[in-house]
Amino acid sequence: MSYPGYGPPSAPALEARGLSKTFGSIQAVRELSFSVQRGSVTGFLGPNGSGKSTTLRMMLGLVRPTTGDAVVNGVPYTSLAHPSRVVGAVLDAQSVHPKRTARHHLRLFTPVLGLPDQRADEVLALVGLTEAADRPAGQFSLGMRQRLALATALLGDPEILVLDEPANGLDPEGIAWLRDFLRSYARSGRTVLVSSHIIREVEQIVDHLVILSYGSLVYQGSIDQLRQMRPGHVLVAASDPPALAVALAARGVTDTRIGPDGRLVVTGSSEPDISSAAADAGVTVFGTTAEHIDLEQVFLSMTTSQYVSAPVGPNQPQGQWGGPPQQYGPPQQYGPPAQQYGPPPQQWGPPQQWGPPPNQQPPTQPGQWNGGQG
Ligand SMILES: Nc1ncnc2c1ncn2[C@@H]1O[C@H](COP(=O)(O)OP(=O)(O)OP(=O)(O)O)[C@@H](O)[C@H]1O
Repeated sequence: MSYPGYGPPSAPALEARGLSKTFGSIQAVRELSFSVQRGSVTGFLGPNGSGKSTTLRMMLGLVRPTTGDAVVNGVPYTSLAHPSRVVGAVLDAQSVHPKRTARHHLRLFTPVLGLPDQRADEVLALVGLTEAADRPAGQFSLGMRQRLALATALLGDPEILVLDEPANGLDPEGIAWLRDFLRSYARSGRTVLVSSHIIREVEQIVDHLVILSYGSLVYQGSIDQLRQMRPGHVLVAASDPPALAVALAARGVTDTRIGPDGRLVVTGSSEPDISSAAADAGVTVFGTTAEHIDLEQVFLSMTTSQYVSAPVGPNQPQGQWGGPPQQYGPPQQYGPPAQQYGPPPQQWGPPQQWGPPPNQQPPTQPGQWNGGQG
């Protein structure tokens, strides 16, 4: 596939290079470097307030970085000859006039993008909203508004999709639809960056992850690498668990312990290998249960939530029970930024501006775990 005018084809689809953003005393994003490989569906994850939206806005030229820069296909966004054909973005699925029909809403954009009006109907069909084309968006459910926002991003048939919390408000059927849609989009060689604060929401959708905590990168790499970093266990009901542990150790599997129910908990081995070791040692295996790693737990252990509520209880002065009293509760930067109020006219569809890229920093290596700093 060639990308005439879009920079070298070997370049990542999207790249953040030492991005930082400070709002007054709030450091929303800190020295953030990561890349999104072409053809991937990459999850951009972090708790509320960890800096995801700010980063996406910086990548799309809607917020000027304090330091660092971001590139699309190796070049600044402003250098793209046809930006709407390169990047389609949904940064706020709610920014639709409630009285406008879905078709009318989309037809506001088609002339701006130099597209025929019928493109509006094509993208409505792509997201399954044909039946709702003439209904006012104000009557739409949250999930339907998400689909309409996605339709808007698809207008220019872009090679890169950037979606901020697209699964928000979707029911399980909607999430399954989104998963199939985005995965087939990526199979055609295109690229998807999708943010979420809930790893379970995107676990089945993404193949790569970039995880933020307090504006800093804590992980980037494949979802499989992340699973392997915290392998699951196999619980083994055996006639002689200690003997089985010795047999496994002889095969190099040393991470074993007897669980509270007497079963042997084995980490780093497969059920067939355990059965084979047991057979060689003359130990009878009554049953095995594989316990797969819960990515939600891994995600929570890597990240620190910025918005935590104080414990609630009748007539309890703060600090006498529950969590730690002083530092508990929202940090100083809590509260919606002023910029989020009022109409967000240009937050989705093709970005309109791009800040200058002053600094460059090498990207963090794939699969890197930054130890939860930040
Ligand atoms: N325009 C702004 N002015 C001041 N502070 C801002 C502004 N935009 C974002 N912030 C602050 O920057 C921090 C990161 O916010 P951001 O919206 O990027 O996080 P997020 O990870 O997208 O959160 P969420 O999942 O809740 O959408 C927050 O503390 C937020 O209050």
